[in-house]
Amino acid sequence: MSILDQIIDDTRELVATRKKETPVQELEQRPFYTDREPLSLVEALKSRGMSFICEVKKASPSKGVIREPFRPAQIAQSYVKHGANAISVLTEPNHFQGSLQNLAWIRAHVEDVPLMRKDFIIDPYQLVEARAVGADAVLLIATALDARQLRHLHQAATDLGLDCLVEVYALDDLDKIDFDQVSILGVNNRDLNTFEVDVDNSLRIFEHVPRNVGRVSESGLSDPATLVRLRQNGVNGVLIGEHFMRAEDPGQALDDLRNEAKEIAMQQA
Ligand SMILES: O=P(O)(O)OC[C@@H](O)[C@@H](O)c1c[nH]c2ccccc12
Repeated sequence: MSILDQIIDDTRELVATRKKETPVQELEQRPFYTDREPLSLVEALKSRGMSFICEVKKASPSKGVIREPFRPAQIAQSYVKHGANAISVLTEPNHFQGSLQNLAWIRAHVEDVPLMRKDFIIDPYQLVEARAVGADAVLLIATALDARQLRHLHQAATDLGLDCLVEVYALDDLDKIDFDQVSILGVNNRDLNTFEVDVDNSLRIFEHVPRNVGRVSESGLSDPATLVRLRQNGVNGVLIGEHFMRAEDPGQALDDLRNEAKEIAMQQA
């Protein structure tokens, strides 16, 4: 069984348990659900230069624990201070040591930068959970869903006011996507089975994506020259976790990377 299949199986079990513990009706009464309007991830990715979606992630299946001690609110505040366009928060507990509490905690400290729930979304219940802890957007992994599920979950998210970043890995994942519906597409540079990273994978796939769709390149990014190349090829945003998580001050690392990329772009102009 592939790691993705394993995570999806675990998630299915987890969702079943959660549904029993906390019914939807209860989630719908949480203050973030009733009193807060979600921010737009789509808008956050429309800046003229490269947009940065900065990730808060303690561990991953490929790398084990990446950051210890792990202080989610402090990390997020540092990202905000240094101009992150959006923040991605891992909430998957078994393989990434994430939690919904982490997202709620970050929301309590970050008001006006969009937060994306990064998890393995397979059930509309998880979208309500996302709203209830103060998320503005969710990741939908096309590789883990069929076309019907993807369309359904995307619509349910939209109805709740949540933007979706739809993630693909391979060219044939695009067959599942209705581009009248999907406005931001992420390509994961990391093969979830072999964990190998290939940045050119995202560029190849974006060639087949309509021009009006926002493009995000995800995973394995840390080299400023690569960011410049991605931007020159029409990529609007990057999703970066590990590189920032390994830095003492993640926001400072964002600043440094952005400045190094600017410098390279200027030298080339
Ligand atoms: O830490 P990295 O290599 O910068 O990658 C971040 C992000 O792209 C990665 O965490 C990710 C991309 N898609 C996912 C789906 C599920 C879990 C995690 C991910």
